[in-house]
Amino acid sequence: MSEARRIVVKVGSSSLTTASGGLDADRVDALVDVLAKSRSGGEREIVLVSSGAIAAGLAPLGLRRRPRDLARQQAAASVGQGLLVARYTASFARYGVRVGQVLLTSDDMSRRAHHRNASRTLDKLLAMGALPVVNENDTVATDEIRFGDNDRLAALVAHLVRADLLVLLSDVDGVYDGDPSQPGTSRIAEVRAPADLDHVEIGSAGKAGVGTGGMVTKVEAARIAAAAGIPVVLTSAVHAADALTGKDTGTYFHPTGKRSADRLLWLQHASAPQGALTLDDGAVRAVVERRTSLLPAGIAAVEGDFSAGDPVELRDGHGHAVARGLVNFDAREIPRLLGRSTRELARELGPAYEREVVHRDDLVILHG
Ligand SMILES: Nc1ncnc2c1ncn2[C@@H]1O[C@H](COP(=O)(O)OP(=O)(O)O)[C@@H](O)[C@H]1O
Ligand SMILES: N[C@@H](CCC(=O)OP(=O)(O)O)C(=O)O
Repeated sequence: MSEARRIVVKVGSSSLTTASGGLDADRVDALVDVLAKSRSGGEREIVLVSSGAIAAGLAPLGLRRRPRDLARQQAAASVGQGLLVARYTASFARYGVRVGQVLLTSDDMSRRAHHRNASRTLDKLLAMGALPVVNENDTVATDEIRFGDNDRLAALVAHLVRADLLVLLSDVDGVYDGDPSQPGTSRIAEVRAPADLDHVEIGSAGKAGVGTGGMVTKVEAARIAAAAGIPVVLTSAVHAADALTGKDTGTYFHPTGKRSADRLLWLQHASAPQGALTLDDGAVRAVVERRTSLLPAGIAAVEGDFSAGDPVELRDGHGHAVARGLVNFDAREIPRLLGRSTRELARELGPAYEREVVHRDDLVILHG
């Protein structure tokens, strides 16, 4: 993959921190050395998705370890993000490279306007020769919709910027066929299909204790990117140069799907539905086979306490999920719409009700 022109590199907290959990300037510099040299010829663009904000904010806030509650995690991220970006700014400046901070939430990955703005900003930063440093906007991400781990965020950023390669850097040099700290386990060199890992024990966060995602979210991120046609190399940060020059390192995930511009990849692979709508048989056929929008007349039941704009699951009469979509109404509004035509609703409740419950452009059909 040394010919990859646009690469997204994700680095986890465990590769940027000291044993006591704070930001390790030397490790940050070592990574920057590799990235700066990799793009020095000018024919390669790199987007860096970097964790480490929470880790960098621990010591300044007198926290001895990663807090469990969201509010203190967000406080640590708020303090740490500034330190993290300042470190990257100073480190890349050694090579005359400008960095741009880009903070994203899962909303930015699925709402049309947010998706378009994020894509445009990242493309413009790259066109102007800057190196975008992306992280989740922990301060505004709420528990339910938060990615929580930058692995899946990195996969969706790779899709957003139409990357040729996603490199996931951690403190382990690939996916092992068991816990890598145990003797007798070995590195899996390549994955051609998700089933290749069915027999593998994929654990959560490692010994560093500062990470969030663990191997589980890395493999999930690799699957998301591969399904979008983007190859993935998962290796340790010390092998970053090998990954960027196409040398054999880590675990290589072959693309499993075609490259797609589908904004809603997120909805299919990384959304947490906030409720469910049960469709009658006619609506299932219309939405799944004819790809129409979901109208109130086709809804038989509603579940959950969601708000307009949230992701919801669309189910058939047997409770099987057939699609996911961004709903246009709050849950509490829907019962009085059930089974009624939009024209009748508009007449009775006003023009605001003459619209789809889920628009076809905000729908992904779930296969299998
Ligand atoms: N099958 C596996 N192969 C490799 N690593 C694994 C596996 N199962 C669990 N892990 C653990 O996942 C850890 C990496 O995840 P994490 O701690 O979140 O790091 P990061 O901060 O880079 O995201 C490794 O240190 C390892 O201990
Ligand atoms: N936004 C958080 C992300 C935490 C995170 O994903 O950690 P990791 O599992 O080490 O990639 C931060 O910067 O700390």
